[in-house]
Amino acid sequence: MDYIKKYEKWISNENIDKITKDELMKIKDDKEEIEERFYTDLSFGTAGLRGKMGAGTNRMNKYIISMATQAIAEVIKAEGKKACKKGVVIAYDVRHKSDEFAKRAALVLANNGIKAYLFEGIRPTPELSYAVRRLGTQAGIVVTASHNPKDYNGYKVYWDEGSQILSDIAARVTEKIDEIEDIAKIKRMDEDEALREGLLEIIGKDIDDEYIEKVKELSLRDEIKKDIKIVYTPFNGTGNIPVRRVLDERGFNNVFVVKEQENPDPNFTTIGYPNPEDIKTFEYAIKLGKEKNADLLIANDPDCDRMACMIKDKKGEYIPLNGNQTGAILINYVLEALKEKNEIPSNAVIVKSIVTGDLGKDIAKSYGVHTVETLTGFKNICGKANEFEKTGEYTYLFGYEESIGYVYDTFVRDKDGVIAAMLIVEAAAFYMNKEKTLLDILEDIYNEYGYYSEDLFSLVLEGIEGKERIGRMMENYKKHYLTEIAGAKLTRITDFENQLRRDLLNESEEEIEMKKTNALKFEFDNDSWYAIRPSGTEPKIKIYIYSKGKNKSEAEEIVKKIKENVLDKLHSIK
Ligand SMILES: O=P(O)(O)OC[C@H]1O[C@H](O)[C@H](O)[C@@H](O)[C@@H]1O
Repeated sequence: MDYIKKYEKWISNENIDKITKDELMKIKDDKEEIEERFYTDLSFGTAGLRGKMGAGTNRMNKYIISMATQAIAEVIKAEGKKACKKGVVIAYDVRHKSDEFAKRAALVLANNGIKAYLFEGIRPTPELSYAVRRLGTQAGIVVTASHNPKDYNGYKVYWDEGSQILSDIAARVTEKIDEIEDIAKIKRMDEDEALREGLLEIIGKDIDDEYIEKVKELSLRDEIKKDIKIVYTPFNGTGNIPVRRVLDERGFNNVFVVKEQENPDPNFTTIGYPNPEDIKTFEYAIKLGKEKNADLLIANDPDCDRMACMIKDKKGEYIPLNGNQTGAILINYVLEALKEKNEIPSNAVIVKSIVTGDLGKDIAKSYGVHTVETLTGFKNICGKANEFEKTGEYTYLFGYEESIGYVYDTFVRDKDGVIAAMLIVEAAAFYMNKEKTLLDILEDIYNEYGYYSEDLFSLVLEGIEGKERIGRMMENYKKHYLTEIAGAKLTRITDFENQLRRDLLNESEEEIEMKKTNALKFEFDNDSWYAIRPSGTEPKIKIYIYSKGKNKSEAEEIVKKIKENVLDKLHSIK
């Protein structure tokens, strides 16, 4: 069915409400807008469903929420009565309509005879992951668009092990979605009835308390001076209460919160794009940091699964750490502390993605810890935790990605901005006692393992036009690429979509074991590499460039050269 037909079907559907129809009528002469909203259906990407809010099949709205939830209910019902009884736990963030969507999902489940546990208010995404395991539910849902701009919302789905669903369950859900005839006809149970029937239970404090205790138990060193000055911003999101509580209960009392970004604000008025990967979002934190002479600035994204930080240098300026650097510092800190206590399991493993840098891996190796790589997405990283728990092959210690996601231990099976914030504060305080900042520690790491440089950037290309152009860029790169850069030769090309790795030195080709994904990686004979992939959460093509040099300038020079070339080429592909 083409997009105009789909549009007309919504307009003429008697089950679609007037407000939605009025919104659609306003665009009746705007073919482009109709196409954007109806040319495709939202599908499960890197982290569930995500899209702009509005009427349409390619938009997040109440009908799409009902549709996805009904499909999940069908999959759970197919698992049997026990699964229905185990139920589904639902959390939501501060975005427009998140609470309404979350309640809607709960009542759709209740109508299917599936018990829904609904958090009483906003909660961090990682707490939901914990709640799935703690309550022993069959599944979990978080209504959030994580770090996307304010006009987005999303729907993350978790399965019984507490991690986000992988392609197997996503395919079953999609199959059930396709069987739904009219998404506007999906029924919900009345809220009072659901409460009376025990099919809706509101949860909160007990889970909060237990989650906070578990986070605090991850502390590696408590006998340290805790007078470090911290500026914290939750980006008007869900981190405000748990992060402050953990720090406070751990005895870190010099925590100053950015006032303008403390309370929920679905418009993220003083931040704009609430992604702490973007240094611009630290503007208010830096200002407060200077006022208070803080040692460390920390930010979480609105659903508090990401964490980024900036460190005060000797001149009093704040220097950002990227995800690879923070990951390396945390791995170094965790392994050093565990080693001292003789607590590194003999088969310990850290897990990172194919586009995460190699520094963490080198550090792990020096402690005898193995590294496993997965495709992008914390569902894949924590999927390994589930797998290793069953096979016993490894003991999962730490998972991380360059996109500022980290988790230590396995009681949370997603990236956790609360755990990450606590650990980075603890590490900074510990090294401060030794008169070192985290910047000094990073320098020590570089001196020991070699200087790593990197540049991660993306080109935003929105809408259908953007999606098609990204497709052309990827196709072009499969055929035409740099074979030499700054004297270094291309040695390997990995095409993750065709699951092939080509070795250019001995002209051989091998199949790779990972699942298919649209990504390309190019490796050179001087330890530098770059990768390109379309984002699965935002309308972007993402480029990751890494190099290792004898010193900072050598490493940076290689990255600069690759970047120039890649940018030139991408801009030339129209
Ligand atoms: O690069 P993308 O597909 O946009 O994904 C970027 C990130 O999105 C979410 O935060 C996922 O949980 C991460 O695992 C992923 O790295």
